[in-house]
Amino acid sequence: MDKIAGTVSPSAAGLTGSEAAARLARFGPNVLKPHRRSVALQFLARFGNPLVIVLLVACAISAATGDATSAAVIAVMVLLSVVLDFVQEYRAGQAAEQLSQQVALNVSVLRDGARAEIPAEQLVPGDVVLLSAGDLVPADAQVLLAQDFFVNQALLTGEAFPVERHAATAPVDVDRIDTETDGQVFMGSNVVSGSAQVRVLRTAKATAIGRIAQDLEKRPPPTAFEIGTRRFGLLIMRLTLLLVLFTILVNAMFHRPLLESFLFGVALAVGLTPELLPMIVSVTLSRGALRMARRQVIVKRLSAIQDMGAMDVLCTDKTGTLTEARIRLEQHLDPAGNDSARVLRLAFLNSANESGLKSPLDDAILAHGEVDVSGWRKLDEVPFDFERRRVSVLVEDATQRLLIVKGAPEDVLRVCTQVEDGTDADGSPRTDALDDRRRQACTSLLDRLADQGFRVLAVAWRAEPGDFIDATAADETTLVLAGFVAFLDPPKQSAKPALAALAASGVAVKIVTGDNELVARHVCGELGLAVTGVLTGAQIEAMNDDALRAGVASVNLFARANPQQKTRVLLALKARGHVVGYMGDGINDAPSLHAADVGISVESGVDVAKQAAAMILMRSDLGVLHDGIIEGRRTFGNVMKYIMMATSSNFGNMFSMAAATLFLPYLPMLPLQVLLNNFLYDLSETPLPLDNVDDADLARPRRWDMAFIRDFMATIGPISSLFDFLTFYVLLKVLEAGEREFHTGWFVESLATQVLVIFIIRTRGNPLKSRPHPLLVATSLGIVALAAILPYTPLAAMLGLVPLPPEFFAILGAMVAAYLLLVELVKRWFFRRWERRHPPVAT
Ligand SMILES: Nc1ncnc2c1ncn2[C@@H]1O[C@H](COP(=O)(O)OP(=O)(O)OP(=O)(O)O)[C@@H](O)[C@H]1O
Ligand SMILES: [Mg+2]
Repeated sequence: MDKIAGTVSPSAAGLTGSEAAARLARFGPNVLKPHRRSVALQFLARFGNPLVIVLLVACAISAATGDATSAAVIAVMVLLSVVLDFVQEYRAGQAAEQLSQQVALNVSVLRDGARAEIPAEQLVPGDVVLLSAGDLVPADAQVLLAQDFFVNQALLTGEAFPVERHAATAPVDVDRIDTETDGQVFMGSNVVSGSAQVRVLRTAKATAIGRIAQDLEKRPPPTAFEIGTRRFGLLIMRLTLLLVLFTILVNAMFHRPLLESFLFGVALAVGLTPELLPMIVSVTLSRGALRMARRQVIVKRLSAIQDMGAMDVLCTDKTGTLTEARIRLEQHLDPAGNDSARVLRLAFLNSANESGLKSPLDDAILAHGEVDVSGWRKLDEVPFDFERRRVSVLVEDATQRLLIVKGAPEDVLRVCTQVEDGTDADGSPRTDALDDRRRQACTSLLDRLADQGFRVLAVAWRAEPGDFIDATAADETTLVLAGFVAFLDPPKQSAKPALAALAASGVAVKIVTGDNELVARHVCGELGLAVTGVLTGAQIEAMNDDALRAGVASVNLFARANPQQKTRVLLALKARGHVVGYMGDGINDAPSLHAADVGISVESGVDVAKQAAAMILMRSDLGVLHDGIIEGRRTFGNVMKYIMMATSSNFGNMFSMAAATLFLPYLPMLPLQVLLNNFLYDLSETPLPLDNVDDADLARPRRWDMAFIRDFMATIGPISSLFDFLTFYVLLKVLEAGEREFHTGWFVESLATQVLVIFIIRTRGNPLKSRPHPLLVATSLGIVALAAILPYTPLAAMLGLVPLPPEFFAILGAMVAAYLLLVELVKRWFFRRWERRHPPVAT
């Protein structure tokens, strides 16, 4: 889509580069987001984490009570894990930041007397900015020159209809903000039509929107995934609290040393907390974003990747997303269906003179070829909007002044009362009343054209008196229908296979278009998409939200939908429990892009659409959509592995630990050992974001499911505990272990089972057939080996570990093998039962 920029010739000189740099230093960058903290501060902020604080308190208490070893070990562990976590997350953040820079908003400004494209972030007060239809207003500014310049200020005023803004006539008071006054435009609005030259008054936080909102990019409602992680966190927190209170109570009852019991409780809490979760999430997401960038998909909002994996319905508009948007004008017909050069000339006059965002239809008319419009002059226009679906221009030549209206046939015919019927000898049109018979004839002509796949616009006009100068939408009445222009808009090469791939992956595609039903049906036919039901904008309008929610399920084609209706369809689908994506490129798609779980736009889309979208396709190949979905499911899969580990094996271990305090005469493990155990376990899991995900897990939409996590926890967790108790028995009765042997034995066993079970849990299928990432294998085996040799190293004394008899290792090996086997068997049973009870729903 071309923007007509520069229609307003530069008059004001812009700033010089050096002046702009000086002002940038003084006013700061033009962003609403609070500026990122320095690296050092970001690092220090980690120590504000409650878990870290608890550990530091434990460290301080140990030190104060003379237990220097414990204090030192805790301190080292805290530091190591904070550093590890920080480095990974920081790198992930940097990578994501760099990617989103690629789609940062650019603006045209005058600098050093010439036109330049600069990032909107670098705008400073005093800059002269050139605006045209489709642009976002990048800062608060005074209008210097304007030509049919209409802006939508809905974000600021809630007013949905565009308002016209003229050049300011009086000097503007920089400190007074009034969005109602003419002569000014405000950050966060967008240009609907026309063009203007404006001078920046205020940037960043000083703007009207900056004062009311901390963040212009309205924080989208939390995604299903975010809600899921939050609920998961709460579940774990409750369990932790219960378990810790229980152990402290038991220890108090048995009159055990208070300090040690407290430290033990702390260690348990630390062991239970899935502290790696934020790191695992951000690293998987940023890796996903990088992989998608390689396929030319830029992710602006990282969490959208997960939504993409969970998405089961994709709504999309038609032109430019499913079709090439390289539209050709094929026919220009009078109302009787005969070829007419006059219709083409009128359409051309309208397209050439309208200053809104050029639609591909206008481009096609202008590209059609030689039309002589010399001698015509534009006087005014009524810009296009998606409610009227018409655009009018007021033009004149030496003999006449005409309001030429072009738009969707239904919407133009409605305001016509007459129809052209041939021409007189002098070439002027004869007109006749548009009676029922003639209307009927027009409708059947239109149906015939639509059936053949033609998109059609109607062209009409009205003669105006010589003093008529100010046209408004109210003047679009009693028009004379001149005829129709018909276009072909072939579907994208990549669209058909892409839609098939989406369907095969469990994503239903629905078309939500502003275009006519018959034309949309034709495109569906060409794309191999069977239409299962249709709703038109008028029908949607007549339904309340409940009716719409019931109605959208079987419908996959929504025609003649305006922007609000598009959004209502989307919200109705969301209300049915679907995770809904929306793909579109126009101003009319922006609200839906914002309301969707994943908004997807394309490089060629308008700024407003790109701003509202969470993801941008840099290449017009729809195949990458499917890649993105798979990427989303992969990140989800790896995060889920961590969660399943945390809730089953890890939780089982901590549970046995608490239970053991009931019958052991001493603590089951020293607090220090519990902490070390947990730290080593965490280390073994750090490569999880790299892990491969089974194809079976990539085949369906994946979404957060608390019931699944709870059931999985309740099934696998107890097996871990069962084996822990078996270990206790073997240690105490078979090996007749003392306190230190018991600690050591259990330290090694619990770490081995807890770490190695990842190879079972990471796949729903046979672990031998699903290949883990080599690094995950290395860390897991390495950590288990380390745990086994720790008791023989010089560190052993410090950690309270003692060498174990060789029989222990024989028994340990057998127990670990039996444990893994049992978990595998129970896992298979669990998934068989789960899938029987929760069959994948058809979309
Ligand atoms: N420049 C224009 N001049 C006249 N009429 C227009 C123009 N642009 C759009 N229309 C009319 O408005 C209707 C809706 O616009 P548009 O096709 O852009 O909506 P959409 O929802 O984005 O549809 P699509 O799925 O085709 O992208 C068009 O079908 C056409 O009839
Ligand atoms: Mg469109």
